[in-house]
Amino acid sequence: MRMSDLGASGTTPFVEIERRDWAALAPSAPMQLTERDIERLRSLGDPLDLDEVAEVYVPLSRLLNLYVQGARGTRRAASEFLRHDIAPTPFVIGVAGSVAVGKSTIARLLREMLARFPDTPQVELVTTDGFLLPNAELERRGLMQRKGFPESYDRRGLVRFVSEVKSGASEVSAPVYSHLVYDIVPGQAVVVKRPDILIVEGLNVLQPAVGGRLAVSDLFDFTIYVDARTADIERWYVERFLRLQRGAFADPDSYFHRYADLTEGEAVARARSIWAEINGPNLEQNVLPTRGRASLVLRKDADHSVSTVLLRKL
Ligand SMILES: Nc1ncnc2c1ncn2[C@@H]1O[C@H](COP(=O)(O)OP(=O)(O)O)[C@@H](O)[C@H]1O
Ligand SMILES: CC(C)(COP(=O)(O)O)[C@@H](O)C(=O)NCCC(=O)O
Repeated sequence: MRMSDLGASGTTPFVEIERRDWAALAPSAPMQLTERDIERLRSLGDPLDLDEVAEVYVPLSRLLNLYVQGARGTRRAASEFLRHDIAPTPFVIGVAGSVAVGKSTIARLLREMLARFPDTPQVELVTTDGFLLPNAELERRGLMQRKGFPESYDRRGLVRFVSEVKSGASEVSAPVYSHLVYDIVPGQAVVVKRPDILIVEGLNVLQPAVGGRLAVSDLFDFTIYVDARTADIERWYVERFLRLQRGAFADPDSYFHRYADLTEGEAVARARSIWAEINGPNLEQNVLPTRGRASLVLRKDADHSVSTVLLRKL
């Protein structure tokens, strides 16, 4: 297999693995997912199929399982050294990347695949949008046009949540966000009960700490950055907006219901302007700069297929 360094040899912390070489890493793994599972897991407009799962995500889930086993081995060795049993805590995986890059499909798929390994049957998934400040608070702080920017989150709450999970707490809950109503759902929570693995998915999970405090990225055991060309991501965003406009926006409860009757041209213009004002600048200023902090980067082509995997050297 050919593995080349990124850039000038020796100057990057990643090894770059082309799709063909990556796909060959798990040729004989039994494929337990069916077409129907994939339909259930993929987000609106995501073309994920069985081939993509077999060639990209089967090897990825096997690699992640090795890292989980590695962490358990380290814990056992440290326990022997200390002559004191260190209690196991969930292995925490962060999944980062732009709005509309397809993080949620990947996170849901990994959850399903990792739970099929006999040593990690309990896998939970939490998305960081639950830690967005409620709209009323965003309005008070003048941040309604900054949704998804680091300052639009209850960052302390998110760090507290992951810290508690990583401390081995038996039950930790997180708030829930609704894309439909575009706000936090009062009174609703997801409860995480000491799983084998916790996946935390969100735009900003790789952000470094501010002012010497702890960041959620300090608590991850492994992180994945989902990467693609900005022009492709913007197109995916606009295409998804059009699909939503024909579907979810028709619901009177949808925050975007007022866009339900736009012509296609008007809807494209609206989506482009939301991209230009919010999601594009956030990608450029906050999300993309964190890519180099990931343990692994999945680089997607214009059709969402992964073309290259970058894995941090050990
Ligand atoms: N306005 C909306 N109404 C309903 N669902 C939405 C809306 N915007 C995004 N979604 C859904 O929310 C999920 C997360 O989207 P997003 O944060 O853009 O991340 P990604 O595309 O990387 O998964 C996706 O499944 C998407 O289809
Ligand atoms: C909810 C989001 C901030 C994503 O949050 P995440 O789960 O990545 O923390 C984003 O999908 C969003 O709604 N952005 C605001 C601009 C827009 O409507 O596209």
